[in-house]
Amino acid sequence: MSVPTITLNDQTTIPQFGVGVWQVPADVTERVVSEALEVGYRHIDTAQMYGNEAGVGAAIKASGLARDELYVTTKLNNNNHEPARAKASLAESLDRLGLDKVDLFLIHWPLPTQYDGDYTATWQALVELQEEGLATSIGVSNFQPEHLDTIVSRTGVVPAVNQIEVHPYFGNEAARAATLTHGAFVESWSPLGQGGGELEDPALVKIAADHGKTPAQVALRWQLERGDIVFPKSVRRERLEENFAVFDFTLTPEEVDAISALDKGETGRTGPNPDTFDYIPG
Ligand SMILES: NC(=O)C1=CN([C@@H]2O[C@H](COP(=O)(O)OP(=O)(O)OC[C@H]3O[C@@H](n4cnc5c(N)ncnc54)[C@H](OP(=O)(O)O)[C@@H]3O)[C@@H](O)[C@H]2O)C=CC1
Ligand SMILES: O=C(O)C(=O)[C@@H](O)[C@H](O)C(=O)CO
Repeated sequence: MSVPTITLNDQTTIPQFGVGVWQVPADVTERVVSEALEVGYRHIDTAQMYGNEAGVGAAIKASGLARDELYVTTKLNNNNHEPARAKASLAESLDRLGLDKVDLFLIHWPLPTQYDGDYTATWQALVELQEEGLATSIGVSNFQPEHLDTIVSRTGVVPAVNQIEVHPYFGNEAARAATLTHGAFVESWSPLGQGGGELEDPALVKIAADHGKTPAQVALRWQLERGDIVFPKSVRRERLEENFAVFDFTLTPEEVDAISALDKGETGRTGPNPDTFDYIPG
């Protein structure tokens, strides 16, 4: 089983599949990421907000893997948007991760900021961080179509990715379409719908039974076949293994369409709506 790579709009490559570590407690992160690396994962999605970058760094160090075998993403916290702070915060992240550069640095949320600026100034700071070699690729997260239009029209720089909520009950199709239209890739967050009831949806259960797979594996496979980048989270080794075992089967176009049709629109969201989310850490 091998994980496909995708070539981004900056001509760098990213493994299409990885592991996410939101809500992985700091004191178990090294164990979880170490187990993921043992299973075969090479792409790790963390964030300043998650408070577990140091655990990710410890697992990377303990793995003995060469740096170019790994793909590490972190994200700018909502209280770090001011450009000088954004730059200082990436230096702090690199220190916690034990790395000289991240592979991908994202603006986590398109928030109004605590300083007299906006997320376009923040985006320009990320452009400079990429030019300085501290982030190989740069992108955004939770950007709605109008947020994407704003940064692209004002800076001329298209993000490599837009990381947005996507799972069978929430296709997020407008944001997804805008991302692809700009020439960026979609990274699907909460690809399992946070492990909720949709994994018991009869359509998913039937398709899974037809393939001898689990509903979670089918949900992940659906996203891979739609071309998105995916990183489910689990703190359990058996689920890390289950989620990784999605490269030995394919869905038919009809099955992909049937899963896409499960979209419940806004009622399918599990996380905050970027139009109203305004959390700034204290
Ligand atoms: N940019 C953003 O704003 C956001 C980014 N993300 C990123 O996306 C990643 C994934 O999203 P996340 O919200 O964690 O949720 P996921 O959709 O990956 O679901 C994780 C939940 O599902 C459970 N689970 C994992 N595997 C299985 C399985 N095979 N069968 C049944 N249940 C399972 C987990 O429990 P257990 O751990 O007990 O196995 C956990 O409760 C995050 O970790 C983070 O990296 C997420 C949210 C927002
Ligand atoms: O996981 C993330 O990346 C998030 O941004 C979420 O934690 C988000 O902040 C949230 O769901 C808050 O309830």
